[in-house]
Amino acid sequence: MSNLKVAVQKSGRLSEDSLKLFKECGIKFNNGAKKLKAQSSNFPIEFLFLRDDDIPGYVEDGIADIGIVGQNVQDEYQKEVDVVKHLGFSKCRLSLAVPREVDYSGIQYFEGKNLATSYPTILKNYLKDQGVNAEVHMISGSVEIAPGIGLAEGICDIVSSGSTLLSNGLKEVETVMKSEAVMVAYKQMSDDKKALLDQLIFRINSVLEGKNNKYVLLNAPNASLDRIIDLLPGMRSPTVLPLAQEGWSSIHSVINEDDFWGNIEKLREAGAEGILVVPIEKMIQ
Ligand SMILES: Nc1ncnc2c1ncn2[C@@H]1O[C@H](COP(=O)(O)OP(=O)(O)OP(=O)(O)O)[C@@H](O)[C@H]1O
Ligand SMILES: O=P(O)(O)OC[C@H]1O[C@H](OP(=O)(O)OP(=O)(O)O)[C@H](O)[C@@H]1O
Ligand SMILES: [Mg+2]
Repeated sequence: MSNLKVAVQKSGRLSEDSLKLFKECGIKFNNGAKKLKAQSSNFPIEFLFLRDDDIPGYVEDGIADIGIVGQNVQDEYQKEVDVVKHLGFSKCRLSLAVPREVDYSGIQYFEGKNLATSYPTILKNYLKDQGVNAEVHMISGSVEIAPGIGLAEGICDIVSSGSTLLSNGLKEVETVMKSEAVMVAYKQMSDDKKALLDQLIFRINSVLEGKNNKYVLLNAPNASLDRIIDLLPGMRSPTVLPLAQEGWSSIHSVINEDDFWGNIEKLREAGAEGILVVPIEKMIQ
């Protein structure tokens, strides 16, 4: 029987959320300390715990059937794999930064300058598109130290909160790309494995859809029902149940979280009260 081999980062920024996603999909496994392989007990999946930089290559060669990496790592190594799902976690950007005191006037500032990065391919392509000639030096970590030790005049590295740049006396000046975790897949997967991947993606979609939506319960006078139903159309239509108090109903529906905040004032104006918003664990349309 087929067993889907999944490459996930051993330890780092992607590890926890990658494993959490499989657990939320109902896939059980025991990743004891220092174990570099783990078999699920209830789904034909085997986990391989690897350095994230190696994952696209393993998936290109079919050593792993699928893997989870940052879009930035996939774009840097440009391996022949299919990006099958954007996963919505490990959101960050790859940015150019310079010492805080630099009077930055625009991308031409970098003409003829030295830049340090762990993402030389992405950076060189970006500079070429911008028509800038600069010297790109590859360093594999602690990139933010480079300007302070005279190694480079600017850097291109991952930024999320910006606190690492701030602590190292740097400021972000250009966004080169936005990134999030993606699932990549081997291009020549067997039909059996493709069927397993489809099952897995179905589960992932139901988990991600659940996270993006909320279950809303509220009370409203019957005279407001039509307006409130318009504001909360739900999956097919909302559930409307009579309250014990004459002339009032309870309305249950599902709404995208952003739409909920956008509509909250309108719901209250329409007479809604006692509004409860409840998380959804899985959602299948
Ligand atoms: N501060 C951050 N916030 C959000 N996502 C991040 C952050 N830093 C990195 N990432 C994302 O997580 C991925 C892994 O980052 P991490 O720092 O764990 O990599 P690493 O040090 O290269 O790990 P490894 O030891 O596996 O090679 C990055 O490629 C990026 O997509
Ligand atoms: O904008 P911030 O929120 O400060 O995040 C950015 C930092 O996060 C990552 O490093 P990480 O902390 O994962 O350590 P690493 O250098 O060991 O990969 C990245 O390489 C940046 O240095
Ligand atoms: Mg790495």
